[in-house]
Amino acid sequence: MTENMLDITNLTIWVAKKDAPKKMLIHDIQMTVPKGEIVGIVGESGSGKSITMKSLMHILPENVETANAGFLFNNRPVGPQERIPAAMIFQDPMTALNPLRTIGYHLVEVIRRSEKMSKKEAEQLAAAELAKVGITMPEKRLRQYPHELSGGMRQRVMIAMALLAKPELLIADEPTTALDVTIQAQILSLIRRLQREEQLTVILVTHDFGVVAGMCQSIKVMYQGRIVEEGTTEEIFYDPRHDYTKNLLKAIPTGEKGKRLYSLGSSSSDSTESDAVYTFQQVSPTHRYLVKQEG
Ligand SMILES: Nc1ncnc2c1ncn2[C@@H]1O[C@H](COP(=O)(O)OP(=O)(O)OP(=O)(O)O)[C@@H](O)[C@H]1O
Repeated sequence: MTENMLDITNLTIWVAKKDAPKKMLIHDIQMTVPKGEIVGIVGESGSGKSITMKSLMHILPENVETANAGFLFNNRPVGPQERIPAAMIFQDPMTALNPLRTIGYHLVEVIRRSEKMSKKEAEQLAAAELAKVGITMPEKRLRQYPHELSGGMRQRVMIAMALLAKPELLIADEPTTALDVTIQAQILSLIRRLQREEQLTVILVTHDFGVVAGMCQSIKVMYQGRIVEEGTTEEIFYDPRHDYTKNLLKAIPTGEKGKRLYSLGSSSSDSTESDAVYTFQQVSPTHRYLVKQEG
């Protein structure tokens, strides 16, 4: 039987608003992530993918609160502020890298946070990690500043930094969205290789179905703060049931970020919408989709 690395039950996330009722961003999500798999979370901009992932890492913005956010990591309950062995990489490495510090500084910082070693030893380890993620002339790169590297190279640096934290789970949030197609393919293939070599579990967050196709064993489709459909990659691609999934699939060749592809005619903040009752329709043991209850 497949073991789950992550088991999320009843995750609800609200944003507090000045002089206005709280707005629900995430509606009672349940999600499991099997150990050793690459799981895709797909949905257009604003569907709640990032905020769900940030809640796992306890890096939610201050104006946001969670309710009933109990989750299991390797079958063990995780405390409200407990850190799980997970690392997250983001769309834009520049936001995570200090432009005034060298690449080496960033990597050595991460290494020395968890291990006692000299600067020289840490630099050797950093160079080895850069080589592992496909960066040539790693010793030279250590002395360079973020702006001296290309976008793809910077994303490789972010992946190296993430790996230095020795995660069991890697959350990649739109890791290739800012990159051109060739580089995108290289970064995805790097993530796939590392997943195998390091026996990582990976959550790949994207708005683009084209990205998850060759990467993921299973897919969860998010829309307006809910998972509206989930299944194996084959089930989602060849037998989509929810209208939103069907529309996203139709849009694959363009997959334009931010483009509204489907609408229920109201946003997630609409009280009528949040009061509506949804239930899952099971298609197979692994495939289900959300249905709105009428009446
Ligand atoms: N700190 C915040 N305050 C208010 N609203 C927020 C905050 N963070 C996120 N939101 C809102 O929550 C919703 C989900 O945002 P989230 O960033 O998770 O979406 P996403 O699916 O990851 O999209 P993107 O790819 O654009 O990041 C959006 O409507 C967003 O405007």
